[in-house]
Amino acid sequence: TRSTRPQRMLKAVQKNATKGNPKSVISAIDYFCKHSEWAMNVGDEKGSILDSVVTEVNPSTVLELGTYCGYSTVRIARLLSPGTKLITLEFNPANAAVAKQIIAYAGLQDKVILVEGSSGDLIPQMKERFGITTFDFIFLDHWKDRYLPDIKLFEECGLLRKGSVLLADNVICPGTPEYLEYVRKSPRYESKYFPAHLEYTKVEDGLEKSVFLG
Ligand SMILES: O=C(NCc1cccc(CNc2ccc3[nH]ncc3c2)c1)c1cc(-c2ccc(F)cc2)cc(O)c1O
Ligand SMILES: [Mg+2]
Repeated sequence: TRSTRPQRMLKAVQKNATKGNPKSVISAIDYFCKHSEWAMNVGDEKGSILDSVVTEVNPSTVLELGTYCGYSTVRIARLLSPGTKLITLEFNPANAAVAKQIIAYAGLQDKVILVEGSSGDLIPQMKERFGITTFDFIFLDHWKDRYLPDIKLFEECGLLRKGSVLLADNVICPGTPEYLEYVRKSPRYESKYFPAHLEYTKVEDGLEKSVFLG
């Protein structure tokens, strides 16, 4: 049967990247998406903004919602201090299987805990399953209609502390209007928009960085 796009992306990584070299894995995926097939990775332009926020926060506890093929997982994990792990949630088992292999090819498997399941089910389990008290950094890149219910879930589960940073992808395209309205209107968040473009295109998109004020 015909391969899937994530499987073809994995093949491109295995062919063009150097094992154990995260930068080469990132470049191989970006090349594949620019010259072979578009895919919904955060991409190089928004990825550079992601890098700068992760570097600024230098988080000890990290959660990613929406692993897909592991591109942003690799971008984040390569910047974490030794001993720090990131938890990434992926609903689609086929995506998770490819992501696991791409993360391992980058040599970052010891810095990543990939969990299969949905944010709505797993967020309430973070404390008991992973011994998390609060998250320093959260990257939202999953189903766009889940951003708002999930930020409310983080509040209800006491998973945010003064200074916790949430960075949301695709707030313009496909768009997350209810989430944007919430974080920009709420007195409990300090929000900032980083303009960019939809990965590998000229279409307007951007990232919203929201700091929880406690
Ligand atoms: O929709 C998007 N991404 C989310 C997504 C999408 C599909 C499957 C999953 C399955 N993974 C999943 C689901 C639910 C979950 N709950 N907890 C974890 C978890 C994990 C996730 C997206 C779309 C576009 C886009 C497409 C087309 C176009 F024209 C313009 C833009 C660009 C992006 O950058 C995007 O990020
Ligand atoms: Mg995205």
